[in-house]
Amino acid sequence: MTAPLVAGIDTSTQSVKVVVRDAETGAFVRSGSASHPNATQVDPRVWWEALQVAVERAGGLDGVVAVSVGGQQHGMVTLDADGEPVRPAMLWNDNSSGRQARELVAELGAERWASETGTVPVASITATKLRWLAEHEPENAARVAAVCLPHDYLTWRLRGSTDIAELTTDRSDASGTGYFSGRTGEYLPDLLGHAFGRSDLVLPRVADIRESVGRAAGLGIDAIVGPGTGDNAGAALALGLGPGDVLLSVGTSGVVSAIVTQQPADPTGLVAGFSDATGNYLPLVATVNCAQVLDATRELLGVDYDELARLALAAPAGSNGLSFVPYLHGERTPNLPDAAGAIHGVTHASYTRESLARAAFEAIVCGLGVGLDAVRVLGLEVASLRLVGGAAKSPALREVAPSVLGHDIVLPAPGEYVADGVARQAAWVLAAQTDAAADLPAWPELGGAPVEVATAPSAPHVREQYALAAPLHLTREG
Ligand SMILES: Nc1ncnc2c1ncn2[C@@H]1O[C@H](COP(=O)(O)OP(=O)(O)O)[C@@H](O)[C@H]1O
Ligand SMILES: O=C(CO)[C@@H](O)[C@H](O)COP(=O)(O)O
Repeated sequence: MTAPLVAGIDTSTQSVKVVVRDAETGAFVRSGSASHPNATQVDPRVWWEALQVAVERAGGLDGVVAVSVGGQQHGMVTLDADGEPVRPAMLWNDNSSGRQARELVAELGAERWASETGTVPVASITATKLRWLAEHEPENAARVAAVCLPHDYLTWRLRGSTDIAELTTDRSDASGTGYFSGRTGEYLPDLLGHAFGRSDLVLPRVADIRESVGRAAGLGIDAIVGPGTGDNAGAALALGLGPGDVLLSVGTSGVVSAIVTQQPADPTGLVAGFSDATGNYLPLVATVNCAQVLDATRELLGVDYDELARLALAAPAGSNGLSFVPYLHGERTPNLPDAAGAIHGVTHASYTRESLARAAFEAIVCGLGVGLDAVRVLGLEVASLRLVGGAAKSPALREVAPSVLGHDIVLPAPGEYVADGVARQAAWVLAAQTDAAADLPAWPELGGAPVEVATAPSAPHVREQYALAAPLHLTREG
């Protein structure tokens, strides 16, 4: 008899990834992926089409009996009464609503946002996008009957539903909307109404952490569907983070996150107090300029990833004094949605391809360093650092990160940890069909190859140099 299989889907910023694993052991079976448009506003129907391609590339979902979806957080997906998108989804990295975020904080106070939702809104947070919509597109705003997140939309399509009353979400993703309390597990209609001007919207029902929310009729397979997660909570599920284990994710976003048992409330707004996918909390700091800084530098230099890494490693720590302030898309941490970046420290010695390549890596790691400092200030004792995400494949990042952060870094085998995490959730939901209190399956084989530890001589001068350079940037007209 063939073992039951489960699938995890990560609808991320740049692509969708599908991973199929053995439900009992977690052994890898097959995978596929497909690209998303390179934009910060995307028609959500395109994600559904990309998913079909990724499933085909994964060799189909035959044998899969449970599936869950994880996804980029915060994106505002607006649906009309018939379940059709009102406009393209505004993604987490669309900074248009920077002014609305500032206004929402000024109107209610950072303390209230932090204590009620765990998070002081920045442009990434869904509530600020709703405020932007109400102001800029009142006709579209009037047509909005339901608002949901990218993973909610795909879960709903996967179930073959067209009824907005059947939308579901989970606590981890709901906690990034700006109108949900992770502590009570309930929406906060007052905050939704305050942001959008009305609160009579259909919001996805927040499913239990191991609930089957339906069957995967939309994909034509006989499988149950789990509640899914926000992407960072999904990666935490895959890696089974323990106390003090800090996750560094280097995808489109640069993310520092960890699991704690009490909801953090940081009125400075640096640390978002999100929920995780098990009943705990996920303090998180995110930058919007991470792997794409490497892409832009690679394109400018006309090289591939291997050559970019070779160039970077040919320059010394500190890039001969060159500092790259990488605000290519504004920035979220620090909260500078209208900033444009800069390159400082240009001398004859530093104005080289090697220095520029290394400065790009150092810039994104310095961004993670700011996040790490912020979670430490909240009282987190850092026991270990794990590096995942697309750019973690780069040998340059594997050397620059421990050097700049002054800490060894655990390198799990390269993989799709968000998709793996939601596949593990799907196995959990499957187990809960026969034992309602089932534990998260152990999945000893997740991760495959043994982990490596990256070490490098500590280079504290890189962060010192970056800290002097970073405040020297321009602000674009918002
Ligand atoms: N070998 C590599 N070196 C550096 N960056 C890489 C490499 N391979 C992939 N990437 C980066 O990974 C990013 C995609 O990572 P991923 O975690 O899938 O992003 P997201 O989850 O935001 O869609 C791309 O921007 C790409 O630049
Ligand atoms: O906004 C956040 C977290 O708050 C981002 O982490 C998004 O969830 C996107 O993740 P990637 O696509 O960069 O992995």
